[in-house]
Amino acid sequence: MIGFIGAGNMAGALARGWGEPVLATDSGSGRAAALVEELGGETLGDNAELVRRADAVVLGHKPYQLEQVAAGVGDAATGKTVISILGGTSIAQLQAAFPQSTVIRAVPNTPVALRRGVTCIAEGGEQAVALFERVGSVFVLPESQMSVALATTSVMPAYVALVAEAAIDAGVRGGLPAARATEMFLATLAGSAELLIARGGDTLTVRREVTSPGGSTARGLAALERNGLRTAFDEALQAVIGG
Ligand SMILES: NC(=O)C1=CN([C@@H]2O[C@H](COP(=O)(O)OP(=O)(O)OC[C@H]3O[C@@H](n4cnc5c(N)ncnc54)[C@H](O)[C@@H]3O)[C@@H](O)[C@H]2O)C=CC1
Ligand SMILES: O=C(O)[C@@H]1CCC=N1
Repeated sequence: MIGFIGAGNMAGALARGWGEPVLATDSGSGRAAALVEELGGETLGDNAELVRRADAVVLGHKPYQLEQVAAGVGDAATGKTVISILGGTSIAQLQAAFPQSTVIRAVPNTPVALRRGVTCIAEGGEQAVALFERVGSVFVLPESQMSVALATTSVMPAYVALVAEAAIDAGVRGGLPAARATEMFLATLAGSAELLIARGGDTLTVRREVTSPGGSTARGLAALERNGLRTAFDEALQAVIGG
């Protein structure tokens, strides 16, 4: 069984995507018990026991808790595979915390819960590729690219939710009922993503196919550019990787 130290949002999404019984701990929140209730397995009161009993361990707590968690696990981690999903935490930091373990650095996103996630794995962690492929697409990257990976994939469900909110609110201001605007936008979002994929990621072609010279789309795109859409994404990336 996979053991989850921390059974919060991201660990829970992975566990639901994998869809198998788990071993899980939390810090008293009750979320480990809720996850076990849903998927089967066992809640444990002690991270060392969890590590001893798990086939592989996923670190699903917050990054700043690494040293405290590793100290609690101690020698139980000897010879174990420890998969970290901790944002901004290097392989060197993980290896220092778990010197007797095989450590793997992975950056997933929450759509893994639906098996439509993206997980980036730092080079050296290839043994975890098959596991994460069960819950979506996997990209193996040099470790130097992992922060940018997090800033473009892990955070993206939240960005897309914000973009959706903004577009739906604009539709409501234009006179659409909110529920109808939501349904229409989400269908458009899904279809547009499929179209971009079908066009092999050729964003310019997709834009040109929609944009009549001097027409409505050209006016809308110009307004988005004037209001700093590209700068907003660029600054968001800098904000994320800057910590
Ligand atoms: N939420 C997301 O979309 C993503 C999160 N991550 C990473 O996943 C990790 C968890 O983030 P979230 O799930 O969002 O946070 P969360 O707050 O939902 O979950 C963290 C969990 O860790 C547990 N915990 C704290 N101390 C513990 C301890 N000593 N022993 C066992 N469990 C303990 C807490 O009870 C909590 O349930 C973070 O390191 C974050 O950087 C990475 C990619 C995406
Ligand atoms: O917000 C966070 O810190 C985490 C890391 C990426 C997504 N959620």
